Amino acid sequence: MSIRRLDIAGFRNLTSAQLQPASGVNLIIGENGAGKTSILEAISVLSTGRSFRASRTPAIINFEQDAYTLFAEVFNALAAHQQIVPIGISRNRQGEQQIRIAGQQARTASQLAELLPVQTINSESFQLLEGSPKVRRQFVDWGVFHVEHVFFPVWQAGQKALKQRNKLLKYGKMQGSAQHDTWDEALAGYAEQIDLYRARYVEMLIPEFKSTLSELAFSDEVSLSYYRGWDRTVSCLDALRQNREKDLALGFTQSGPHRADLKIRVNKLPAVDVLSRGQQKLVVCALLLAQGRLMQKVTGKQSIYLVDDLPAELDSEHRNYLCQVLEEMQCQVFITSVEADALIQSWSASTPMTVFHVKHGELDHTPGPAAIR
Ligand SMILES: Nc1ncnc2c1ncn2[C@@H]1O[C@H](COP(=O)(O)OP(=O)(O)OP(=O)(O)O)[C@@H](O)[C@H]1O
Repeated sequence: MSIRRLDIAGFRNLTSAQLQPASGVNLIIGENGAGKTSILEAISVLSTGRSFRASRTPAIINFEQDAYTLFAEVFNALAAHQQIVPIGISRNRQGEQQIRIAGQQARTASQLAELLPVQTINSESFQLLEGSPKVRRQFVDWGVFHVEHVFFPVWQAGQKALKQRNKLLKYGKMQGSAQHDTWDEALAGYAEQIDLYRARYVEMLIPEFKSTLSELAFSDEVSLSYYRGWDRTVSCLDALRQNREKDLALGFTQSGPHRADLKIRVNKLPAVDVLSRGQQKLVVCALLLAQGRLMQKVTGKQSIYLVDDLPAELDSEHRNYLCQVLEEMQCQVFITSVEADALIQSWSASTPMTVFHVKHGELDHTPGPAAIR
């Protein structure tokens, strides 16, 4: 998958910007506050329907405008027909949203995600190590979503069952053990399936992660282990039954796939407590790159990588290793930086590259965007 054309309107300080990105590396260069991250953010919104840095739409819509509109032509090398798929998303200040894929109205952002898998490496990515289990569950689920097509409907049904069970618990509406049994069985049925997909995925991810980490010249042993969200010696149904009184007292479900986690450890300790900031960045990069590699192996689909401020926390040697891994994956990459020179040297001459200069929300078209190689 790669973006052949990107139009951004009314998004942050980008009132109107058009890009024709290279299939390989796209460097987005500009001073602080120029609009570099906003370009990455726009691509991320096109992929997920959500921003990676704002929870509220008004923050994203240009202050002077009523709506933002994002449009892209996505090249899908795997499609037998219609290899270029136009996609678009717009949202106004009233919160009304429109998503279009290949000329048709789409109902959910998950349809965008399937077509445009995007991984973001930025300061938020550290949350994979220092954030709550929810962040790591989302990370695992992103991977499972892209390699197991049947996962998403099961996950959605599991979420719905959990929500309803919690609602009954919270408002004291669980009427007797027969109703409790019904909800336990419903949730446990989905839970076992979700667990199976996640466990199988993490098993495939571990070797990919280890080899990526060593390619990034990271020598310490980092272990990944999957915790499914309830005691591994019992079924989910038994765990729900065992916790029934506690759940009733607390008003929410304590065990289940919504408590799953991916434990990331060094010397049996949480990696975040042991590693330096630069080492943490390498581990986070290895996780995100490993996911892209695994998806490529299993489905043939390539992820697009958004890297905000690549030089941050990485010395030049490790930066070069990261670029080498991305180069070998032959995927499309968008990288922001305040200056271009050091970054250009990190890629081999054969990699297709375009440099975009951004200034006050405007893309410099003199001479760029130009393929400099
Ligand atoms: N809704 C909005 N409308 C207009 N401008 C906005 C809006 N939201 C943010 N901005 C401005 O857009 C600019 C672009 O921010 P962005 O984060 O993309 O810059 P950047 O080039 O990545 O900077 P840095 O190098 O400092 O990270 C900032 O000056 C910010 O104040």
